[in-house]
Amino acid sequence: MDMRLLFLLQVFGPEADQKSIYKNAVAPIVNDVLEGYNCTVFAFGQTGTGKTYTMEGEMRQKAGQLPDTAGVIPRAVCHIFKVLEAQNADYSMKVSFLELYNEEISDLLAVEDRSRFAEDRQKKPISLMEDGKGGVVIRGLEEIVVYSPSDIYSLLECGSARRRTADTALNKQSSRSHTVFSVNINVKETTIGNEELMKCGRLNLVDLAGSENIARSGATEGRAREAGEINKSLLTLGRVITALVEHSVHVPYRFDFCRVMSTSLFGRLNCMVVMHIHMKFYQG
Ligand SMILES: Nc1ncnc2c1ncn2[C@@H]1O[C@H](COP(=O)(O)OP(=O)(O)OP(=O)(O)O)[C@@H](O)[C@H]1O
Repeated sequence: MDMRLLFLLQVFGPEADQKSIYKNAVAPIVNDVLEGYNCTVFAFGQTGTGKTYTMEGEMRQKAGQLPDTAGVIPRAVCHIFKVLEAQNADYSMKVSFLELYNEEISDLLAVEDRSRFAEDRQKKPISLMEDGKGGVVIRGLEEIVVYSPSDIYSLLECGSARRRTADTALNKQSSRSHTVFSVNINVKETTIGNEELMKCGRLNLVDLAGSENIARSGATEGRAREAGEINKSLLTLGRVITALVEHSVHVPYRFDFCRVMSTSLFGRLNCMVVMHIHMKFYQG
């Protein structure tokens, strides 16, 4: 794996708004994606600290402008289209959106079952297959071609609405699954010698479920088991990242969760940003 290891610690205080977090922590890696690199941004932290708010925030444009509360994903999408349009680039773009819940993967953008009532519809399950080269591929994940930021915002809103959430003691709308929203960008370029070159970049935006102190959250039975699974998967992900960074011989890909991460996030990864959201600073 060719991963650039650049350790850069940035700390944002309670006054930091969505714009400054995007500009300082994420915009530079979006520029790398536009140059053909594969980059991943994780939002990691305790339940209720603002991961989904930081990643998604508000998405709807008002008078062609993103609202101040727009998070990393809408800002990245807007940034990507702005740069490509300004360069008059010959490009194509595809997005996918997957959810990992209790070791089960589903596609948040594909609905196979066309039942009349939304609550009866099933998410399309997808599976992991060995690729014969020691890696795994995600089989059945839809990649949807998009032509404008609003195409992406609509898909994102639809997909987010289908994510598993629950009302817990620590967050009224707590995400109970991990999600990976990916944007694949192909840009065709012609070199001075008239050779055609394709720059293929990929941006993975990961909103992890929150770690949870079960005693504090008051979760019982199914909800407590679910919180236990979330904590276990986050612990394993931390170990996997440490093993990859330290080039360990053994990488503990124990769960499907980490195998998905390894294929879609770490495979050919060039840059990774982990946003660790520590504390609930905002009012309310
Ligand atoms: N910086 C902020 N300013 C204002 N409100 C915020 C901010 N961050 C989070 N919130 C609000 O706090 C609540 C919890 O945030 P959010 O759902 O993003 O947390 P989370 O870390 O994703 O939690 P979980 O892990 O349980 O899903 C939401 O109502 C969200 O709108």
